[in-house]
Amino acid sequence: MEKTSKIYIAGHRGMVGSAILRQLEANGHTNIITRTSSELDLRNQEAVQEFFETEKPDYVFLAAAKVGGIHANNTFRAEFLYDNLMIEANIIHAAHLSGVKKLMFLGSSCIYPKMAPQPLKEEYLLTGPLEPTNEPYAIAKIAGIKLCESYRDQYGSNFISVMPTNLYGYNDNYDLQNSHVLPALIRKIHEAKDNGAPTVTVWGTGSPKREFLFADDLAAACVYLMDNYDGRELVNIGTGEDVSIKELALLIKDVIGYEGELEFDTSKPDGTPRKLMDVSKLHSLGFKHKIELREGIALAYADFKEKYVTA
Ligand SMILES: NC(=O)C1=CN([C@@H]2O[C@H](COP(=O)(O)OP(=O)(O)OC[C@H]3O[C@@H](n4cnc5c(N)ncnc54)[C@H](OP(=O)(O)O)[C@@H]3O)[C@@H](O)[C@H]2O)C=CC1
Ligand SMILES: C[C@H]1O[C@H](OP(=O)(O)OP(=O)(O)OC[C@H]2O[C@@H](n3cnc4c(=O)[nH]c(N)nc43)[C@H](O)[C@@H]2O)[C@@H](O)[C@@H](O)C1=O
Repeated sequence: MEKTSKIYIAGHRGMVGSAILRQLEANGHTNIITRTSSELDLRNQEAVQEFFETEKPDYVFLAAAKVGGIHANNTFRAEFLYDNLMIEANIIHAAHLSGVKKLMFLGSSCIYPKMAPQPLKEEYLLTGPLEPTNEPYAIAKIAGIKLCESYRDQYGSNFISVMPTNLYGYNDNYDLQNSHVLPALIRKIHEAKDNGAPTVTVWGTGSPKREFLFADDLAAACVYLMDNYDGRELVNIGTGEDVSIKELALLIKDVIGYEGELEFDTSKPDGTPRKLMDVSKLHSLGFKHKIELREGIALAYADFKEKYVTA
């Protein structure tokens, strides 16, 4: 990407989109276009095509989506399938029609089969049944991958797909019902410490394992791959290490300095037992993450306090 290339970030206000915006601006890019969902509802095909015909971006980061944790995915199943199918189909088709030079689609590690061997290699896609709690979202993401592959096959489009692991960082979602585990535990443990509550409830058994990548590391990987990868195959983006939910909760408890106890609500689903990604392809392409989990939790906690905690 040239410094003056016209770059569209779909979802620029989100945790990932805002990190990609920060990364591009830090790299000296000056021609970045953005739209909020109220300015441009990406589920509206006509509006999306009009936007692309008018703006004609050279590069597109497709980071807009209906996103949430295990409870949100399992509750709003139709929205997670419909919104994400419409957003990706509209953007990918409009990018083709308007002659976009290159597009990056963001999938997710939940596209891989529930019981696939670990660590998950890119070629394990579609080799087994998915995790039921987020199957609609995963199907939409797999469709996005297949759209990029098919437009490349039929039209020669340079559309690439990357598969981020579980993410956290600045501008995360701290809604206790719809967020992912890491921000939810930061908020719950902070509030328990603040209120002097003796216990904090953790959903599930605490035994599932998850891999967590700081969103600014993901953004750096996305910008790097937009400049250095033109392949048809998926690229997993992660740290290559995972922790159990219980270990995560104890780590957050330690960072925040909460003395109370953790209790596990096994009426809540565990979801996928493990989804550690094989990141050897990412490393062979020349990228490795920088921010380790404890440091990242401290950064995310500082952001949470700055944004959500009144002095
Ligand atoms: N968070 C995570 O743990 C992971 C996320 N990902 C993927 O990364 C990408 C970004 O996720 P994340 O940043 O966490 O998500 P956020 O929820 O933080 O941001 C999503 C963005 O999508 C935009 N958006 C949603 N629906 C519409 C719509 N109908 N029209 C226009 N814009 C819309 C929102 O725009 P606005 O703010 O203007 O409403 C928002 O900025 C997604 O593709 C997600 O699937 C992958 C793996 C893990
Ligand atoms: C990125 C990925 O994220 C989603 O998958 P997930 O990783 O299962 O989502 P999660 O972060 O919400 O949960 C991880 C684990 O953590 C446990 N857990 C404990 N306590 C809380 C808690 O308080 N909140 C939440 N949300 N989970 C909790 C929870 O029970 C589960 O065992 C996909 O839907 C999909 O969006 C996707 O691709």
